[in-house]
Amino acid sequence: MGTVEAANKDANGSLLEKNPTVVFVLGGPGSGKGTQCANIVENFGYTHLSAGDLLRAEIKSGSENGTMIQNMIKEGKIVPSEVTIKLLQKAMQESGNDKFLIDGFPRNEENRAAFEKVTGIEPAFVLFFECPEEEMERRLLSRNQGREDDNIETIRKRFKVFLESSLPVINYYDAKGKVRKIDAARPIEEVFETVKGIFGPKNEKAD
Ligand SMILES: Nc1ncnc2c1ncn2[C@@H]1O[C@H](COP(=O)(O)OP(=O)(O)O)[C@@H](O)[C@H]1O
Ligand SMILES: Nc1ccn([C@@H]2O[C@H](COP(=O)(O)OP(=O)(O)O)[C@@H](O)[C@H]2O)c(=O)n1
Repeated sequence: MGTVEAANKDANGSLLEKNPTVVFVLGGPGSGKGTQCANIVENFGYTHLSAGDLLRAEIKSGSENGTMIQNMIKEGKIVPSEVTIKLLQKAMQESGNDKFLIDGFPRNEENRAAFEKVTGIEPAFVLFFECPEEEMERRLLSRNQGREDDNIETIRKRFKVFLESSLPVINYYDAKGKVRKIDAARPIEEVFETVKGIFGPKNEKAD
């Protein structure tokens, strides 16, 4: 085994031995990633890991990175991969599952390349929720979760970061034939019907 591979194996321990299935869930802010992930978890037995939720929990935990993360989120900027990947790896280990929806990650090329290098994991496929900005803006302004970044000024910055940094990641996976694009501007139930078609009846949890 080469050195990089050996280091990855050490870092991931039993995780890599499980050869986990990872689906990246991407789309602009407010496109409905979290909403649809909750539905997928119920029906298909995945563990949902939201990079944004993990970062917000890290702020709340009083970690030494908390202030830096909080400032980046307020500005709609992308937190350094090192921080986010550590949180994702820990959550994957702790879940005990081997099927993951990784929501809101990778958000830029740095996120993507670092995750692949550190974990050695390639996504099975990438769900891309496509939604016009006007609709995403409406949804974010009425999300009512008390998020510091759901104000019009930060929302505009997040849209810019999405176009400039996150879309190239989606294009990267599209070139590999891994993107499953979904029209996310429709009602929640209709979007989920399309999502179900992608995960397929063979993957559905037996009751
Ligand atoms: N298809 C939809 N139609 C209308 N509102 C939606 C739809 N999907 C999600 N929402 C609402 O829009 C807001 C943003 O959705 P969320 O799942 O939090 O998006 P994301 O995780 O992509 O930021 C939430 O208030 C959610 O209830
Ligand atoms: N991979 C990630 C994901 C989120 N984030 C930060 O967390 C914020 C909120 O992300 P999120 O996925 O919870 O929410 P949405 O912007 O998709 O609605 C982003 O605007 C970034 O500041 C990050 O830095 N790196």
